[in-house]
Amino acid sequence: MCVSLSDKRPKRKKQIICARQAWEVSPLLSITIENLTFSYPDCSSPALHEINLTMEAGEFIVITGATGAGKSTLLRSINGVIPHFQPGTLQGNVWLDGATPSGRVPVARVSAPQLARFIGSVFDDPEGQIVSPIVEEEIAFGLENTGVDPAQMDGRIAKALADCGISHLRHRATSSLSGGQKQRVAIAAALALAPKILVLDEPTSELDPDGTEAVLNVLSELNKNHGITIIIAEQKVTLLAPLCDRLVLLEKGRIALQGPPRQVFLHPHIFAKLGVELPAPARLAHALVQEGVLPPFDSPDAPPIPLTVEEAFTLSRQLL
Ligand SMILES: Nc1ncnc2c1ncn2[C@@H]1O[C@H](COP(=O)(O)OP(=O)(O)OP(=O)(O)O)[C@@H](O)[C@H]1O
Repeated sequence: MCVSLSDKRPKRKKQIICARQAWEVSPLLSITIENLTFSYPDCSSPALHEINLTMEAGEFIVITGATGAGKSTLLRSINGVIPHFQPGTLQGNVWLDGATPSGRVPVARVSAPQLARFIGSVFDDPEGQIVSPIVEEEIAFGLENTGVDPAQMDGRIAKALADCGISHLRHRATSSLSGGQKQRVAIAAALALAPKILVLDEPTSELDPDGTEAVLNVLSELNKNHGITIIIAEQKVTLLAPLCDRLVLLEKGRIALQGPPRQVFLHPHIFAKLGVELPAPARLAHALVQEGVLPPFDSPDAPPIPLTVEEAFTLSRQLL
């Protein structure tokens, strides 16, 4: 049973905030992860170990690391899958700062439907997350489940589809869509709930280059023009590096390195040690330093590390 925070009954050990409760969530909703350790049942070592991380409102953050590093587990701790649906041993807290008028609340104390209203989730498999035969029904599904006023639904569906650049797909059968279109429908479905934060687990892993580009463009737009915080788990960061504010590199459930991409890419040996691919433009720049063509990156006259092929090209031309 759900218990509201204002409930006057004797205090329970854990109070869960209901979807019915009227909340004014701050547009500046941020996340503070404090000493988070999580172990799946019957696992000898934790999947996440003493994670401390702050994610500011409006940031675009990429969580990366080798397979099994804990990327998905970290996202599940943010969107409430842990602890609401995934059993295990959880220590520490994921705080939502600005989630209530009185301040912060831990994810574990917010009900899953309430969380879905301000943290949207998109997964890697566009097939697996779409449940409705028609696109607009898919978008309406989440609105109905979270008790959105039916009078608002039409407008919310239209806006979410427009924001994802897929208004023309509104009446299409979901089974007839390409992978990239399905993934944008999944993003629109999350977006219709007007989330402050979008959490995406390898959202382009099943997509071809065109679908990948379309999805990344949508995410960049949502972040820049609508101020939505984007948190993506992704093993390959080449395409995301130019879009994101911060990369968080995980190693066996711990944070190995974090910072703006140009700073993180100053440490190629850490990428090599963890088996995470350094993007080609950054690899080229390090090769040029090794060959003595460029000054070392810690010298005052060193150029910034290129993030894109275009930046690498410009840097190479300057050397000719
Ligand atoms: N449901 C589960 N039950 C038990 N162990 C799990 C479960 N899910 C993940 N793990 C384990 O937790 C650790 C972290 O897994 P997680 O899926 O978070 O890593 P990841 O970085 O997302 O990996 P990938 O890139 O392969 O998706 C791994 O050792 C994994 O085997």
